[in-house]
Amino acid sequence: MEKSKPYVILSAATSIDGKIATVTGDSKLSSKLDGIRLHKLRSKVDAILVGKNTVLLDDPMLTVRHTKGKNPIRIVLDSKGSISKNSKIIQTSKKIPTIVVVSNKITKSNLERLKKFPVEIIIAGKNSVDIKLLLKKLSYKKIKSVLVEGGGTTNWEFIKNGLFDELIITLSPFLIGGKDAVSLVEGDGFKKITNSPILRLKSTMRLKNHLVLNYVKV
Ligand SMILES: NC(=O)c1ccc[n+]([C@@H]2O[C@H](COP(=O)([O-])OP(=O)(O)OC[C@H]3O[C@@H](n4cnc5c(N)ncnc54)[C@H](O)[C@@H]3O)[C@@H](O)[C@H]2O)c1
Ligand SMILES: Nc1nc(=O)c(N)c(NC[C@H](O)[C@H](O)[C@H](O)COP(=O)(O)O)[nH]1
Repeated sequence: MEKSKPYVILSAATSIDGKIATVTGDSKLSSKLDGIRLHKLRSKVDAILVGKNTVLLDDPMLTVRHTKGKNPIRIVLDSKGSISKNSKIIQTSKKIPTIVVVSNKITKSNLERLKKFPVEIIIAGKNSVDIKLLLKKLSYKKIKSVLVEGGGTTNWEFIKNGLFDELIITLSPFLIGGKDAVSLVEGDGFKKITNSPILRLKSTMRLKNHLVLNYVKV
């Protein structure tokens, strides 16, 4: 029987104070060594997923470059279908399979615009993307593992309903501060610590001054 959801790994690099970017959106926290580790992980998963703001601010490629291996399918959460034609993801989507996930809120004109790009469009959810439904749809497509690479809003959407299996955090030797700087987990947050998913520390790895923490959800 097909599983109802792929194995989901949340991945991020944080400062010691739990930020994933500065208030201006500067997010380069990983070291070269950590980048190689991340790309090895990317090469082992079926898909890699980010939210629209991360595409807007980082303009990522989401490919495997610092090691040998296959590129995962790229998935962008983009309720209104507003991803820029000039983003690296769209510019390379002819060669690297890419899925843009929109909600029913998308306008007809935005949907028509998206259809012109060489991407697959998945519609899931009323206003914003319904993550549970999306994971079900990805399972039907035989996607068995998804690496979620943020940002904070996307992380919250997976965490609030317990829709993840593993969390890999690179604790980077920086202190960023700023109440408006993006944290590892954004959204409304839990009201009580007892509402938080319970995590078991599976392993730690020191990469010079960076510390990679690998947790599994109990
Ligand atoms: N250090 C790191 O590991 C790391 C990783 C990723 C991103 N970042 C940083 O995080 C910042 C962006 O984070 P963010 O929280 O603003 O945005 P995000 O990247 O999580 O994107 C959120 C947006 O995605 C779209 N979306 C649609 N459906 C959604 C759903 N169900 N759940 C969540 N999003 C949905 C919405 O437009 C939403 O506003 C950037 O500055 C980026 O550099 C850092
Ligand atoms: N592990 C990790 N360390 C970081 O320092 C950082 N900024 C990210 N951020 C994840 C986010 O998805 C980024 O946009 C991509 O890491 C950029 O991906 P590319 O190199 O362009 O493929 N992730």
